[in-house]
Amino acid sequence: MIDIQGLNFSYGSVSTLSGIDLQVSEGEFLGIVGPNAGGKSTLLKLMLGLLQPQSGQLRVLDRSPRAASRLLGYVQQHPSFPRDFPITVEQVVQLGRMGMHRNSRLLDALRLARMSSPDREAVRGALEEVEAVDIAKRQIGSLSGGQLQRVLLARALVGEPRILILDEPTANIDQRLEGEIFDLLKALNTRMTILVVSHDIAFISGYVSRVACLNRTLVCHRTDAIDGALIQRLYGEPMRLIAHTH
Ligand SMILES: Nc1ncnc2c1ncn2[C@@H]1O[C@H](COP(=O)(O)OP(=O)(O)OP(=O)(O)O)[C@@H](O)[C@H]1O
Repeated sequence: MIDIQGLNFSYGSVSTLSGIDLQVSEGEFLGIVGPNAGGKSTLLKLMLGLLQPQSGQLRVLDRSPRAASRLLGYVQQHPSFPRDFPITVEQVVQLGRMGMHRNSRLLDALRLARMSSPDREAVRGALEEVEAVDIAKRQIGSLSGGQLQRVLLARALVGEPRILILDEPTANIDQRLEGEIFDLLKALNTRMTILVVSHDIAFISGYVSRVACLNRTLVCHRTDAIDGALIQRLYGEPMRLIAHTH
C-alpha cells in the first residue's frame, strides 16, 4: 500500500527526515510515534503528496502520492477552518466527497455544488458510521471537541478511501472518547489500511499491530516488543508509562 525507500526531506537547509524506509501492507493498522518536531506530520504530508521529498522513493498504491490522493482519507492535526466558520456538519462531510480538504473558496464551492442523490447517501452513510447523524444540521462551531473529531473522521471516510491517515485524532479529547474513536478505527481497519500518529504509545499499543518510531530517522517495532527502555531511547529522556487497563 505504501513503499518508502531512502527518503530524505528538509525544510530549507534543516534536515527533517533522513533515510526513511517504510513498507505498509494492505490491512495494516500502523501507529507512528515520536517526540515533538520528530517529523511525524511531515511524513504524513509527504505520503499525501502535499510535500515533495528531496530524494528517495515514495509510492502510494503503486503510484505517486498525488495520483493516489483520491484514494486516501486524511484527518489533519488541526482542522483547516476556524471553529466559527459558518458551515454545517453535513457540509463539512460533503467537502470530503468533493475531494476538498482545504477551505479555499470553500463556501463558493458549496453554494455551486448541489448534492446529488449518491452524494447525499454517502454523506449520511459516513455520518452513520461515526454515529453523528443526529448532529448533521449543526454548525461546526457548536460542537464539542469529540464531536468535531468524529465529523472530521466522517469527512475523511466519505470518499471510501483505501488508506486512512490520521494525525493525532484524539489530541484534545478525554480518555473515554479516545477509546471510542480507536474502537471505531479498529472496526474500520477490517476494510481499510490505517496509519495513525499519536503521542500516546502505551495507549495505541493496544490497538495497532506495529509502531513506527520517528525522530528524524524511523525504526519500526512490533507492538509486543515495546517496553520502557525502548520508549526512553526513542524520546531521549525518562518517560512516565501509564497503563490504560480500564
Ligand atoms: N512549513 C514548515 N517550514 C519550516 N519548518 C517546518 C515546517 N513545518 C514543520 N517544520 C519543522 O519541521 C520539524 C518537524 O515538524 P513536524 O510537524 O513534522 O513534527 P511532528 O513530529 O509532527 O511534531 P508534533 O508532535 O509537535 O506535532 C519541526 O522542527 C518543525 O518546526
